[in-house]
Amino acid sequence: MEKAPAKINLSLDVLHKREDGFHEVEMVMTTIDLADRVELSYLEEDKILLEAESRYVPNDERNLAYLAAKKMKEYFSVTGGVHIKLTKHVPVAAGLAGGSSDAAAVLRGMARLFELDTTPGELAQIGAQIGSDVSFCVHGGTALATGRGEKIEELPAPPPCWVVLAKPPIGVSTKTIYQALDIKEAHHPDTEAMVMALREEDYEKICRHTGNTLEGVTVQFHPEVAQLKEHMLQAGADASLMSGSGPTVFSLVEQDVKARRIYNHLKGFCEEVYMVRVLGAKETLD
Ligand SMILES: C[C@](O)(CO)[C@H](O)COP(=O)(O)OP(=O)(O)OC[C@H]1O[C@@H](n2ccc(N)nc2=O)[C@H](O)[C@@H]1O
Ligand SMILES: Nc1ncnc2c1ncn2[C@@H]1O[C@H](COP(=O)(O)OP(=O)(O)OP(=O)(O)O)[C@@H](O)[C@H]1O
Repeated sequence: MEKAPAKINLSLDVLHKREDGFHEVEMVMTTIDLADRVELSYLEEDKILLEAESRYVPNDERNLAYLAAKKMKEYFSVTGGVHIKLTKHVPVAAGLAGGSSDAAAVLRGMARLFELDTTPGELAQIGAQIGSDVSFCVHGGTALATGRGEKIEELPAPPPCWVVLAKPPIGVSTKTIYQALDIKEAHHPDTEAMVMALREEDYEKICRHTGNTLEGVTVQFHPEVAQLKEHMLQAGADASLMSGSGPTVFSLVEQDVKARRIYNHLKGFCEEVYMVRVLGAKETLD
């Protein structure tokens, strides 16, 4: 069984648009204890069989988990089939990289199942062909991601804390948000300060430097994102931010009692609320 944890962006800065249509980014990401389950087993027949226990995701090549298995079969000339059982817990199209993490879990799982001679670095390269967030998900832990998100530099985990997440009942298209972004007008977080804060294990400094260039864009389409953020801050969150291209908003909270209070407060007007721990360290994927 492979765990496929969700990620949050502690900071996300968009630098400029590239010639290939993607944007150059600087993101600090960390994994959280909210994960899908990915179970892999051999199939006699030479095919990929995906069983996704969720009505929100497809069972065919459109599923990033299926695509990951296809890429692995091609790249390593694997003969023999694979059965993938995917149990979704991470909300879909939420800014939490659920699909990317499933794909990464399949890359790791196939390497293990077929005893392939590979490295996390090589798997991350294969992952980059599937999506910009897949490389980070292959490594897990906490990292600075640059390029279009595929260049990964490991960072220390944040100090232990709670993460309270609220996902409004809407899906957001990452492409639409990037397309609507006005880089000059947008807010840009201080990535270097965030990296330093992690290295210094300074929780308050981490909270102070959270920021997401895409947040203002998503808020224009979905004002409820700003409302959720405001509710979290009013209820006592140490920091509150939209993750990825949204629409999920999360809080960082040190004290148990406060985290519980924010969770209960949010539950009053949002169906999907989660209270989990930040994972942040690499070994948590095993
Ligand atoms: C918003 C984030 O999730 C933050 O972690 C990522 O930047 C997006 O990662 P992702 O969902 O894996 O994105 P992809 O599937 O690679 O790309 C979806 C679309 O988002 C836009 N995109 C994505 C990443 C990037 N660095 N620049 C972009 O402009 C492109 O229009 C692309 O067609
Ligand atoms: N295994 C999967 N799990 C979730 N969504 C998937 C999966 N495979 C394909 N998809 C499709 O990908 C789209 C985005 O899914 P996902 O949940 O990864 O978004 P996200 O959390 O916004 O990711 P990111 O933060 O990387 O932008 C959805 O439209 C969904 O149908």
